[in-house]
Amino acid sequence: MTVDAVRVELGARAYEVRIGPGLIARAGSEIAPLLRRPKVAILTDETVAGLHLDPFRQALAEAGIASSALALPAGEATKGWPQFARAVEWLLEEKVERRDVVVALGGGVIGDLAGFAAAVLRRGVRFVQVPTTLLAQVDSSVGGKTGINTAQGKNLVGAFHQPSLVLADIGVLETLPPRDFRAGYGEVVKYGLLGDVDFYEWLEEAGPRLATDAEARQRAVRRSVEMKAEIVARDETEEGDRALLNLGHTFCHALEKATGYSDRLLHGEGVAIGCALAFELSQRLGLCAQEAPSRLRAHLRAMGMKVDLRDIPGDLPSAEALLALMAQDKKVVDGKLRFILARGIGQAFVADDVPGDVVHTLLEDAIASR
Ligand SMILES: NC(=O)c1ccc[n+]([C@@H]2O[C@H](COP(=O)([O-])OP(=O)(O)OC[C@H]3O[C@@H](n4cnc5c(N)ncnc54)[C@H](O)[C@@H]3O)[C@@H](O)[C@H]2O)c1
Ligand SMILES: O=C(O)C(=O)C[C@@H](O)[C@H](O)[C@H](O)COP(=O)(O)O
Ligand SMILES: [Zn+2]
Repeated sequence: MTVDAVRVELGARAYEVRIGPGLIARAGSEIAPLLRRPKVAILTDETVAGLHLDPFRQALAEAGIASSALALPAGEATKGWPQFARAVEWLLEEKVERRDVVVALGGGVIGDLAGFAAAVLRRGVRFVQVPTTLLAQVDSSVGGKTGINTAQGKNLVGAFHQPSLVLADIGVLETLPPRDFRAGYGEVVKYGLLGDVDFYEWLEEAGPRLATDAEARQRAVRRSVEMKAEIVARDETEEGDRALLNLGHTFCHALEKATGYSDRLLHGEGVAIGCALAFELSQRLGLCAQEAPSRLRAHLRAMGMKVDLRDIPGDLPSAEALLALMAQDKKVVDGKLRFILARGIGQAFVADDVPGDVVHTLLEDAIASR
């Protein structure tokens, strides 16, 4: 299998996303052209460090690149102020200079946190994403949204800071636990749902074998990245169409906050539930036929995904409380919620004028069915 390259066309800040097997083993030669001196600082998490840090550092050493590494605790709870401060302090102690490169080796938590650290360190240093989860390969490593969660909500503090290079080694996904693989699939299916019905139909057939079939997995990563790169290139800072990538996320982020950014609900699981709710909302508003949400739910179930609020263990707040959490969403304009809705599979659009009572009833019904 060969390595695919997708370019994110952002003028002077354009970069490549390289996707394929064996990229960790050749990380040294991939990263070396970016370096002014042969030294990098790596941010990773403890689980990834145990599995992939030594081979990664070895590959850098073979190209004459020295490295130091900080491994943070694994999991979403890391993506907050305390570990962010720790990472920034460590980079300063390591004397990372303005012209150096920080490497994010890990899933979306590490990529978002390390990218934000790179954005603010000495007012901005370059960084390279080496995504090790399906979710990070198809979504979080591309597009430059970086940041952390706060007590008020998800991703509320951050910066747009594009990586200089993304190395998505599809081989590292072999060690990913099945639950994290399925969570990543939530973002993969999002791409088909938001804008490519052919991709969605291919996923209905190929989805179940992505974990075991490397060729199909590479195709899924490549198509997702192509779609994200195209959207980001035309709307880097989400003035318009980039919001399509937020399909399912208004619901998802409120549910993640309500479950305390814990193992009760992973981000990608929340995306799948959020997409199902967004299609249900679209149907209730008369925008799409019942066939669309029914077909989506059947596919998510066939993939072993969480689909309904009843799939989230433990208590959930009321519909009113969830709506209040949604008010922190970054898409809110003049205090009004905006949603990504759909006229059918592959036909999403940004809606500004969604009646609050319909959303409220939808949430009440979803909670009542638990
Ligand atoms: N910036 C963006 O555009 C964007 C897009 C989507 C999601 N996100 C963010 O990404 C985060 C979720 O990312 P995630 O799902 O990758 O979670 P994660 O980073 O927590 O990784 C999931 C788990 O997998 C482990 N892991 C990582 N790689 C592994 C491997 N190869 N083998 C074995 N275990 C491995 C991690 O240690 C962790 O326990 C959320 O915070 C979400 O908000 C950001
Ligand atoms: O890249 C984007 O734009 C996205 O919306 C991708 C999402 O999958 C991702 O979860 C993102 O972090 C959400 O962005 P936010 O602005 O709603 O925090
Ligand atoms: Zn997401």
